[in-house]
Amino acid sequence: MAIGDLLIDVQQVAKHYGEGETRVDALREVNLQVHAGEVIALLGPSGSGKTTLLNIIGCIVAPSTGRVELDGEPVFDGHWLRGDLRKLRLDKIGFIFQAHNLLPFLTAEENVSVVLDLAGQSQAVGKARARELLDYLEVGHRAPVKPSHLSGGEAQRVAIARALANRPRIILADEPTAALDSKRAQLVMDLLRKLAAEQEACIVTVTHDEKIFDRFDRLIHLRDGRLEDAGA
Ligand SMILES: Nc1ncnc2c1ncn2[C@@H]1O[C@H](COP(=O)(O)OP(=O)(O)OP(=O)(O)O)[C@@H](O)[C@H]1O
Repeated sequence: MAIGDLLIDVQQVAKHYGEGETRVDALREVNLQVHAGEVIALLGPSGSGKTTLLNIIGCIVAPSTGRVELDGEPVFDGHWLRGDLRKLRLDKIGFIFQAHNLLPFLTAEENVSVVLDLAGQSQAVGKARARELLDYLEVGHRAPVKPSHLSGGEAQRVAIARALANRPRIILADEPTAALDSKRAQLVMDLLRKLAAEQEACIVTVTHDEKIFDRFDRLIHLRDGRLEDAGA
């Protein structure tokens, strides 16, 4: 695969929680580069630092030390370099969590268009984009339905549509297939791979789901806050 733009550049990032006797070193001098088109998995035992690393890339958790660049823009260097982190996340990052993260009182379409409302787009633009994405993900016919009436696979596609609404090039997913059977899990992963290729995005997924390991370009193992292997 041709290497695309460098979208995630994590340099010498460490993170500890607490101090003194209660100090936990969640990440120790982690370096990670992810390019456009790549779909990678973060693996490792419970407590190894996967969620912390995902949340640092997602600008939700501040590193203790190190540098982070996203899509060519330095965003953290000892401190956040942008005042408005919410806007930074809206501009650059799409988050896919497990399907139950959809807002229950909104329809499938509204769950997607709400992201564009937050970004200041008109309702008409939000609605059109939501329709386009739901159609692309083959759940357009479910647009008027509330999440409680969607199947697990449909709800996950809506969650993916929502993550993509703002055309982010960095897509972060936390256990995106945990609630799906093997066939659905592989379909979701194939869809994510297609999206990464077509939209020149990268996808970083925390997963324990062995049935999808063959769908990743790289499996990155964390142990005690260190990357064990960043190879293919
Ligand atoms: N907000 C916090 N305050 C204190 N300690 C934390 C906090 N968040 C995480 N930790 C600790 O940091 C370490 C790494 O946690 P993290 O959630 O990143 O691991 P993980 O690999 O995602 O685990 P899991 O697979 O169980 O979700 C753990 O020891 C955890 O207890």
